[in-house]
Amino acid sequence: MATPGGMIRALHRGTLGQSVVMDRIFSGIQPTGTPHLGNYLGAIQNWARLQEQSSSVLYSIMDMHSLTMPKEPAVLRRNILDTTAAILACGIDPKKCFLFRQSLVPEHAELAWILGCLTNVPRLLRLPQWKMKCTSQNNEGTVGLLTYPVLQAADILLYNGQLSEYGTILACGNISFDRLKVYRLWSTHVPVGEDQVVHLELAQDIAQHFNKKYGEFFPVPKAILSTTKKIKSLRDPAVKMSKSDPQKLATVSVADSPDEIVLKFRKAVTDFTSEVTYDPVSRPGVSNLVSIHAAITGLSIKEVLHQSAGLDTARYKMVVAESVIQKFAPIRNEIKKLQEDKSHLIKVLEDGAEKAKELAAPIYQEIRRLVGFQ
Ligand SMILES: Nc1ncnc2c1ncn2[C@@H]1O[C@H](COP(=O)(O)OC(=O)[C@@H](N)Cc2c[nH]c3ccccc23)[C@@H](O)[C@H]1O
Repeated sequence: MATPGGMIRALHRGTLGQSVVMDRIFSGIQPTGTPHLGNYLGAIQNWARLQEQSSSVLYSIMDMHSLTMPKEPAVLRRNILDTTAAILACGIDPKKCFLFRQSLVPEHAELAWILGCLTNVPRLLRLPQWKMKCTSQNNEGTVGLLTYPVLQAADILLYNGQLSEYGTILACGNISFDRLKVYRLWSTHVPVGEDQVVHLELAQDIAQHFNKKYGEFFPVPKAILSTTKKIKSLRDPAVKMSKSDPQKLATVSVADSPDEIVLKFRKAVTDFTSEVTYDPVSRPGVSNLVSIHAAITGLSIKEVLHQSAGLDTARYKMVVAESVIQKFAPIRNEIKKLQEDKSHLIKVLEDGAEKAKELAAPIYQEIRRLVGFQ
């Protein structure tokens, strides 16, 4: 059922009474410059699909998160625009979603403070992200690095909540008709890769903790995972593909040239068996290539294996490289074009932020009231 505010999924009886449940999609990416193949297959490809299916969709360039790792201001500024150009070039359409820069909506930081006061430090100290990145900063991780997942919970929960009246319905009792208040409930679904699932679990726990303390308000947000939820490094299939990998051949960027893509796949670590099979546990390297091939071409693993029967891994690497080159060629050209029009990129992010603020404002007002600020 379509409404001006979104798509009604169901009528739901909660503690407040009858609610109209509307699904919303929210996700984000750190502005590290140009996204890589893991970002693309684990998240962005899903974002593009979801913007076609859902009527309330928000994607954010997470610039505040980016500050948790030291960065020059000029680099951050450039990365925000490069990431935006890449996201648009990958098919994210500001007419179908709100694409915005996180720091332009200050309610993210304000809500993070409130949620931080509900989160205990040992829970944050146990998160893998803290352990890993703190080690890389000589065990001198900052408060921002530690509380980053709380900010992520705020990002998600700011667009997720039970609002006051949506309207009334006529309900039929045993002997009479009654007018019942109906509430509007935004339920957020978050398309992410596997590495973000622990952060989503924290957001779920914080939502439940808030509801216990202040009354039922946040529906529990849910993750949406793609089939390629974890693309591995091309140099070490035991770890995920990551922008910060010091091995330059480990990560394929959506803006890489055909030559760079061929080189990276040619050097991809596999094993001593030349046949192409799919067995992620005992043959992680070649299985990673098969996953990439299937996700890029839209074929199933079975179809991909059928097509590559008889090829040895060296030749198969070039087949996969070619499929990635084909997919990324138009994206690469579009990135270059978009990067030339900085004012357009800035405007997209500002317009998106205005619209995101409108959605966040009533939810944040209600949160302020619930915690006693009003
Ligand atoms: N190798 C990989 N294989 C599969 N998927 C991968 C791979 N590497 C990255 N991803 C996914 O890409 C998205 C953006 O990654 P970030 O590291 O910027 O993603 C991050 O650093 C987040 N903390 C940004 C964020 C901040 N607030 C949010 C609220 C909702 C969702 C996301 C966010 C993510 O979906 C990530 O899972």
